[in-house]
Amino acid sequence: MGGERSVYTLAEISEHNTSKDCWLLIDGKVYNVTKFLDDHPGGGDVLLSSTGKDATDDFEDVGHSTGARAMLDEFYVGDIDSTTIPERTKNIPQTQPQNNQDNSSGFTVKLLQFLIPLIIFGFAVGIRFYNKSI
Ligand code: HEM
Repeated sequence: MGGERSVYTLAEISEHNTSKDCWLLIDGKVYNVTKFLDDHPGGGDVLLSSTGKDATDDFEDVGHSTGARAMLDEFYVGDIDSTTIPERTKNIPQTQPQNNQDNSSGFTVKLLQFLIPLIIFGFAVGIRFYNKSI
């Protein structure tokens, strides 16, 4: 090959964040996946949501096959300017409700799980004694 190696800053890479022009940063390498958006088995939207940041973790978390990894070469356009390498950011699904910060409801459930059978047992014994005494 021997073509020129382009080096891009994170800001430059981040500008390519649309369905008409989409670049990804994976393992310090820059990939132009615009033509792949429609063909990506995981959909174009996930690729677009990984633009403008280090998409390495997003790419790795999916457990892409070696076939998928081999495809990377096809889209390679250059490297990131190492002084602008961002922190890796993951696509973390927001499953944790923000307002559920105390653990007290979990404790109440456990307490009830313990107390309710005890109360039922207490009633049964009580009724038995009551029946005997009359
Ligand atoms: C240039 C980068 C990428 C290439 C060449 C690529 C290629 C592929 C290929 C070939 C598959 C099919 C399964 C496999 O062979 O592993 C796949 C699946 C998938 N990819 Fe990617 N991918 C890229 C980037 C990403 C990124 C950044 C994400 C996440 C944000 C992602 C999310 C997924 C998901 C969720 C699937 C699973 C789809 C399914 O099985 O329903 N991919 N990708």
